Amino acid sequence: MPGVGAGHPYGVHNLPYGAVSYAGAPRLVVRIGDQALDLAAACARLAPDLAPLVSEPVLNPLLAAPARTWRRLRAAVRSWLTDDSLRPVVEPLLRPIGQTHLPFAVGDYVDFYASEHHASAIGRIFRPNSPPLPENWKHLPIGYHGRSGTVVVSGTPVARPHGQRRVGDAVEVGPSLRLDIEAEVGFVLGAATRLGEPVALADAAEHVFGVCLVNDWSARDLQAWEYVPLGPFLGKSFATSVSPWVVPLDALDSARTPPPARDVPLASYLDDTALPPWGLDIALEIELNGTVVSHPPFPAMYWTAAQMLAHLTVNGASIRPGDLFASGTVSGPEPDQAGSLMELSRAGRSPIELPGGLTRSFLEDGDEVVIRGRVPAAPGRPELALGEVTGVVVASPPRGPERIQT
Ligand SMILES: O=C(O)/C=C/C(=O)CC(=O)CC(=O)O
Ligand SMILES: [Ca+2]
Ligand SMILES: [Mg+2]
Repeated sequence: MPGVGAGHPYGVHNLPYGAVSYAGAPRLVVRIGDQALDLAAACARLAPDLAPLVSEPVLNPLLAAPARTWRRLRAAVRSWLTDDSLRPVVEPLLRPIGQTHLPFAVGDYVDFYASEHHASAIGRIFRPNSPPLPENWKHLPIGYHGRSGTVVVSGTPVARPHGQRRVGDAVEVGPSLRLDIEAEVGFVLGAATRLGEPVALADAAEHVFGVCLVNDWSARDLQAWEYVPLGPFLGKSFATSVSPWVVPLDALDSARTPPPARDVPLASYLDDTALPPWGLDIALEIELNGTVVSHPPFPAMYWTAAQMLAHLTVNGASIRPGDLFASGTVSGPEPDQAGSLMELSRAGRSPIELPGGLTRSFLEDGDEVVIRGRVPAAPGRPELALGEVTGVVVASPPRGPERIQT
């Protein structure tokens, strides 16, 4: 395509899916460079049998199809964009990228906890008198079911949540005073399974359609008080932001990399030693009010997406097209590689320094967070962009605070 060279991070090696609108209703598109190809219009002309899968403004009908259909559509789009003889047909279907929308109706949403660095750092903060990692951590990828209805697309303002927190010997109700972020990678699922049918590790690629970026906004004061013993609840369910582009899993083939060495023998349903690697060479970046404050490395994640999916379904739980699971906070071993402000500010003990003498431990109203992701260029591999997930914190309507003495 004109202006989109082979090295462009949104070149034909990428081709992420999204939903965009101009004046009217959203439409499903594939991004090429800084333009969007209208999928329904392109399929109507060039692959009519695929048109019903892309005629809605969400990916769910396509996600319901088997993975071989996803691959067929991707190969077709790629050929349309590279075959010079099709230019007169394809070029009129390209438009600038308009307003982006959530490109899939989210089914069930699960958040994992797959970074050893994050889990041990936050374990030390929340449970200073216990070992940093729980004893089950290296035997299974820990996760919890989140609230799919509050998954929002990048750019949606995030209202500061209200809730209960423990303050000394009292319980207070009011706006969160410790609003945080979690930089994560999300996996969008398709090709439904039936109840009682686990997804084997080796079949994970038949169900993982693609990848997006996730910001799991987290109210640490609410979380610390409520999470015992059932895990995160209202401290995380008020909003979860996702990037607008779903990058097909196949686009990440060249980003595959072995995960870290495993420290304990794994149950056979999680043992990936004989399988192609599922680690992904994705580099994240967290920007707070215009300053980059962290570089979380996804290859450092202990558990892979395939292991998370195998675990998610080992009990026979079925998956539906549009289900989403997130990796958990991506944190590396270095202080400037943490995926949350809680870690970066050491729970408020060493605030993050921003230009102009400003500091932040947790988010204030008006703060903007941008999480970016990319597969860096490597020999024989052009850079691949995953885009960004952004959000601005807005004040919640005045209420409280209320104090209850215990
Ligand atoms: O250690 C805990 O009690 C909870 C940690 C989290 O914040 C849970 C979470 O969202 C998982 C993650 O993002 O890694
Ligand atoms: Ca999380
Ligand atoms: Mg959340």
